[in-house]
Amino acid sequence: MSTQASKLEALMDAQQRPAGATRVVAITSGKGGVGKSTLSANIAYVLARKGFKVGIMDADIGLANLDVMFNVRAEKNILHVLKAEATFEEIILPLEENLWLIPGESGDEILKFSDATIVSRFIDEAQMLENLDFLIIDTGAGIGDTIQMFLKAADDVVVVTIPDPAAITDAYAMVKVVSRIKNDILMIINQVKSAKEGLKIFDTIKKVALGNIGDHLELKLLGSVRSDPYVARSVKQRVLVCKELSNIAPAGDIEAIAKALGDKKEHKMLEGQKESGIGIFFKKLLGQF
Ligand SMILES: Nc1ncnc2c1ncn2[C@@H]1O[C@H](COP(=O)(O)OP(=O)(O)OP(=O)(O)O)[C@@H](O)[C@H]1O
Repeated sequence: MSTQASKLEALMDAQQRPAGATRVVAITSGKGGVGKSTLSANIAYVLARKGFKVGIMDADIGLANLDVMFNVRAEKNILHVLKAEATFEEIILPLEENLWLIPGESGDEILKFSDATIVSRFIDEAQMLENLDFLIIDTGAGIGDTIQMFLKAADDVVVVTIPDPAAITDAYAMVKVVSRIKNDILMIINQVKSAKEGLKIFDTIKKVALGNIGDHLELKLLGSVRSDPYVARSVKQRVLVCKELSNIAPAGDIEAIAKALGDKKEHKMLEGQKESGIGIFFKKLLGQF
């Protein structure tokens, strides 16, 4: 059996879980270039290393695509599955133990497919993904309609920003838009000098948000990630910071963020709360729910 096939079996043969066990986490930002893809890839890697089954999907076809970041070549993507030109089994790329890349497309292209028959066949196809514990989605930046569809369909929305004033303004605008569709929003402040700086920036955003948006909003800091030139170098060299440079400060910060996400999922399970799961996620995304 080929390695690709055996690694996919590891996903499909996972104890048949009830539908709805997958937590879908959308990682987004108001402004581009703040580290969304870097954080998505590393958080997914750490969760997988902790033993969760993790899928990572790119809905942001920018410069640093996830396939480039993971140094794999995606021949076909989710659009081919929507067009019935490929199956999920054919497009999914095993990356590491417990970690699979689901090559995406620009969100606009994906959302063109809302026909009920197509969606229903696609959801059947997506069945094998129900065995994932997490689906991490790297969305595009900005408050466009397509990105909002992804955020609405996800269980968790994480807004990433950096200390730059323009990025903070855009992150706030993003939080305001997301607050119309979600009461809970998580934030990561990336490229900070210290955790203290991250907390200060978050407090400023939170104060303005609570004053202008209202108390229904639960805005929480998922964590801050310190800046380190090795992170940018690692992206160029196509290595994951949390795998190859685990002793640098940002790697530790990302570990803490992944742990918080893992703990959150386990708490929800203990409380008996179901995630929405892959089927419902795609139905919501494609306008069928
Ligand atoms: N903590 C950090 N310290 C230093 N550099 C970082 C850090 N996080 C990200 N970077 C660098 O910032 C740049 C932008 O990161 P990335 O491509 O992940 O951003 P993005 O938000 O996904 O961008 P886009 O909107 O273009 O998709 C990259 O060169 C990356 O290596």
